[in-house]
Amino acid sequence: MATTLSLSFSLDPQNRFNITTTTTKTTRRFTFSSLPHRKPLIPNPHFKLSSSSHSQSQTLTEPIIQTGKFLTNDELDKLQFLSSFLYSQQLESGTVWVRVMRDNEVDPIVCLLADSFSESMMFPKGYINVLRFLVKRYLVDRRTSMPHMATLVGFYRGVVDGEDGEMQLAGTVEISFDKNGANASIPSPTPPRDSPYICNMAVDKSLRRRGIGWHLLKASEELISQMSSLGEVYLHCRMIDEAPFNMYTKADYKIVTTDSILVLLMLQRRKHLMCKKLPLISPPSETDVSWSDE
Ligand SMILES: CC(=O)SCCNC(=O)CCNC(=O)[C@H](O)C(C)(C)COP(=O)(O)OP(=O)(O)OC[C@H]1O[C@@H](n2cnc3c(N)ncnc32)[C@H](O)[C@@H]1OP(=O)(O)O
Repeated sequence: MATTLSLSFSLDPQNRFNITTTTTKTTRRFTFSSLPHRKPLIPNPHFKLSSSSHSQSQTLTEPIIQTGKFLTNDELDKLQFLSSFLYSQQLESGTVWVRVMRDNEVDPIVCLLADSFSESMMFPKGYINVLRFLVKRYLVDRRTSMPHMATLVGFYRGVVDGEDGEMQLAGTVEISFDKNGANASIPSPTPPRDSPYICNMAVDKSLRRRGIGWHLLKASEELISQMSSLGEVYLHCRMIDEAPFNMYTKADYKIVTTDSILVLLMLQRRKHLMCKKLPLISPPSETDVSWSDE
């Protein structure tokens, strides 16, 4: 018997483009995202900051991040959740906000990361533009793996003489939530490929030692607890890097294993693989979300 195929197209209220294929034997629905682009550079300063951390929905219907790839319904829901994630914390010297990087923030994050890499690798200053070029290619490429990974951005607003200062882009960190978001070339000692992993954390040099790195880490852990059911997170820390090592130890990360001394022969620094057990939190439903945007 001949098989007939019919196609129907629709746009749902969440701006998803649905194609339904019906044959005499099966009906299949494919959903593709056609996401509008919105781009506020910084968190809305009118957000309620009453709780220490929370996820907020900016618009409950549209993800504001584009991956340039076709996504399943589950991936679209996760992307929507990532779009609305916002962590905030009052510090002694100001306020820190953490959320997922938007397209228009790639360039400032590239500069921040390239400066941090050149500092830790002791790169000659003359190569900074090459480093920025490579970091930009990396960041743009990694974004296509969302929602299996996310690059977070930290913003900081200090208080000077009782007055609020300027909101500044202060730091960044990358998280992969599962093996689909895992980096192709993870350094040794290798963590389990399916486990959440934190890397590329950096805070602007002029803003260090105010608690921003700590809250980038707390925001990452909070997001991982909501995006992954494995209840653990891994990261690498070079043995010579005292500041991050102290931070991860203070945050209860434990050394799982350490690079063999032989990596020195490959002109690499020895690294610890560290792990922390995390509590599991289910993502809040839209009705749990409260926010104020005047
Ligand atoms: C998984 C990875 O990404 S590893 C790579 C980490 N990144 C880097 O090393 C890049 C260069 N360094 C940085 O950008 C910053 O120093 C970071 C991200 C490590 C820390 O950011 P900061 O905002 O300065 O850290 P923050 O002020 O929140 O300090 C948190 C804790 O870290 C530790 N710490 C931070 N800086 C230092 C330091 N200079 N010396 C010793 N301990 C330090 C302390 O335990 C501190 O807690 P405390 O203030 O109660 O003593």
